Amino acid sequence: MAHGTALIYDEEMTKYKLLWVDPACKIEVPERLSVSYEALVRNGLADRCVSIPVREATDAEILLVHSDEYLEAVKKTPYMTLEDLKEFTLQFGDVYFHPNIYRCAKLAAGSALQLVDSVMMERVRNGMALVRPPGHHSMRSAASGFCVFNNVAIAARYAKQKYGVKRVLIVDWDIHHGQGVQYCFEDDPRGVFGKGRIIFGCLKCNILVFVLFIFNSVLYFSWHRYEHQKFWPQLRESDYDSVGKEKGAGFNINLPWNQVGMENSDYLSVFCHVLLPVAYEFCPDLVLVCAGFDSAIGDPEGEMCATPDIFAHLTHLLMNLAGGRLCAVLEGGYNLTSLPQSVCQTVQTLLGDPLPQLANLSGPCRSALESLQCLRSAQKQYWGSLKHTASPTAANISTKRIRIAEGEVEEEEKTELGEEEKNSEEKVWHEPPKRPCPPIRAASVLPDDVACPDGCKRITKDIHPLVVSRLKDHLVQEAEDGDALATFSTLVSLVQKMEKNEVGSGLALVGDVIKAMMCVVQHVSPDLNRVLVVCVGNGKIPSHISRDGKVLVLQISSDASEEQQSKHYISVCLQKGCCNTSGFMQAVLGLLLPVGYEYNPDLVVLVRMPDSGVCDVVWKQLTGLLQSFAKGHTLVLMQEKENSCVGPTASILLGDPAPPLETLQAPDREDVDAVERLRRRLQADWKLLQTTSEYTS
Ligand SMILES: NCCCNCCCCCC(O)(O)C(F)(F)F
Ligand SMILES: [Zn+2]
Repeated sequence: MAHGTALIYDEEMTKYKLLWVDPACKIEVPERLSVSYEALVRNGLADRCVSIPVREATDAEILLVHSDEYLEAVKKTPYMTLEDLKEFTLQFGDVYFHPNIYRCAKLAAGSALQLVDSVMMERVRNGMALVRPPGHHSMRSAASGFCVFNNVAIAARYAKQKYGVKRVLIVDWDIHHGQGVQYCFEDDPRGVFGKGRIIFGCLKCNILVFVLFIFNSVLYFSWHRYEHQKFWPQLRESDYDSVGKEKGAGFNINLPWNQVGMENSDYLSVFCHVLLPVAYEFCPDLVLVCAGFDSAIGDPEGEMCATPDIFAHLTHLLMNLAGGRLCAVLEGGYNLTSLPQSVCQTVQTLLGDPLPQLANLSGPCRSALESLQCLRSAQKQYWGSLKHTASPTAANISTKRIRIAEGEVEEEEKTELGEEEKNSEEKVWHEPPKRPCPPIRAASVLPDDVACPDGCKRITKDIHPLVVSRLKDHLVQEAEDGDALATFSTLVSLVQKMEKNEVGSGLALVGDVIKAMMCVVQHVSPDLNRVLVVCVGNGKIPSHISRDGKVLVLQISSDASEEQQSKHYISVCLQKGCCNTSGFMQAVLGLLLPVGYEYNPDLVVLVRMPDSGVCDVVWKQLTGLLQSFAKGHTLVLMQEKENSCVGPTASILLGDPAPPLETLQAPDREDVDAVERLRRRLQADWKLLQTTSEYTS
């Protein structure tokens, strides 16, 4: 199991800048890189990383993506006069050259390759490359948007060629569309090793089996400011209906933001309702992130309102894929305050530190919902997890780009703010919270004959008089059973340690998981405002538990609970129960994550019901994803005889990545319908469950 986070940076990449007047390029300054690195040093994060040296990408590596003539032309720029450089620059858009930019562009691409090597050779688990110039706009034979070589596209091709990586997921959270990446892979997979769509027609039983074989492929996901094609680079092919070409169809996913001011809720909605379901189905072997931070609040280019701590969560959600193999490569980011904060949030998550709580998430805004719905319906034919998406009716989808093009609507004068007006609207946001690591990362309460996993701290059972007296009047029948009392009072004291952040998370083997859960829930201290209880498997949870909203119960099982559902008592019934991986993951990603984020609990209690049937990898994925909430304070309760689950659960609580699920088959129709029905019903209560705009007022 690889450990450690690589950090790749070299001050050489700060040694080029704009040498003439060009308003379009003046934001791309060397300080972007130096303030980011200095923040990592100042916050003690650089020292915790494995420092990997930069290197120059070779010609052969650059030629994985770029043409020979382009490379030869760029090679001449170090010897150009200022006039020649200006002249050379004119053939491209919104980019500038400098005598030292070729060297820096080779270092930037080489840094991405060093990162891929470190992760694929398992010298580290994941890592980040702080580079300049960025890459995602540069094309086969053209520089564009401050980019010279396409660092991440080269890294993807390199990983496939050198390590035989089959499936690479590229997530581009920069606020601009990485058209260079899209062009590079849009007809990927190439040639015979395509995403073979093999249709078996069995005439006799007239059953068409539509089997999607995903061999070798690169899946590119990008969200980007678009404003109905009004925002740079103003490309028609940046819209949601660019899904990839021929065999590459379904492997290009564009989420256009048609308004500015998008917030954390909008970003999380897109992750939960599009990116993560597709990414789990795709089952990548490696995740590359075009980590641009101009999508953060305060950035003059993005003009969005998502706060730097959102990147802690976006990173964590992606770390549960590909066995944690994640390479983040810096792209954009122009606000010299939110950029370093966002970089620190990202690196701190890569290092495994507890996540910050995201406060007052509401639902996605109407514009985001329209984009979300358009994208889901454009992609549903390619992805089982999206198959049952409602098709947008013209009524609730203003594909304004088309209507503008058809002259249907007068495009309102775009209130283009001049540079000075933009800056006059200074955005302010809270400094991201400290994310201290608790002295005990994971604690366990186990029967004496069960070994405590390495790294875990055993809490010896003892009777806490104060706690017992409070317990007694609740659990009368246990009063005589000393061992149960000891267990329960130890659990309550364990939760108290979590509240004080002395302990991160805990796991316990108990005689009766439901009683133990009830006891914990009833005895958490009053300043624990909200407890999320996730129950996996069949079993009766007393519904009075979720009384005043202080407790939210979400149960995933195979028996339709006769209990009436309520806002705080949600039971998901899967036909095949919890052993059906794709149905289970559909419920986790499309229901549990959005509701969990909106509820924002201070404690998570994960209950593995007896004979839940849930398989190990799914259990580990769920345990890993639940670390998103409550600063990682998760208490896992399992039945005494489930000793074999102790080790795997502990490894996740200690920060090990969950192993990748196999390529998910399309979820069963009934399960998707069940989740969809429940989502539709609950979205009135939980706004983050919305995926279509007809429900917004
Ligand atoms: N108001 C100035 C107009 C600027 N138009 C060009 C924007 C380029 C964005 C580059 C980037 O941020 O996407 C990268 F990640 F590549 F650096
Ligand atoms: Zn950008």
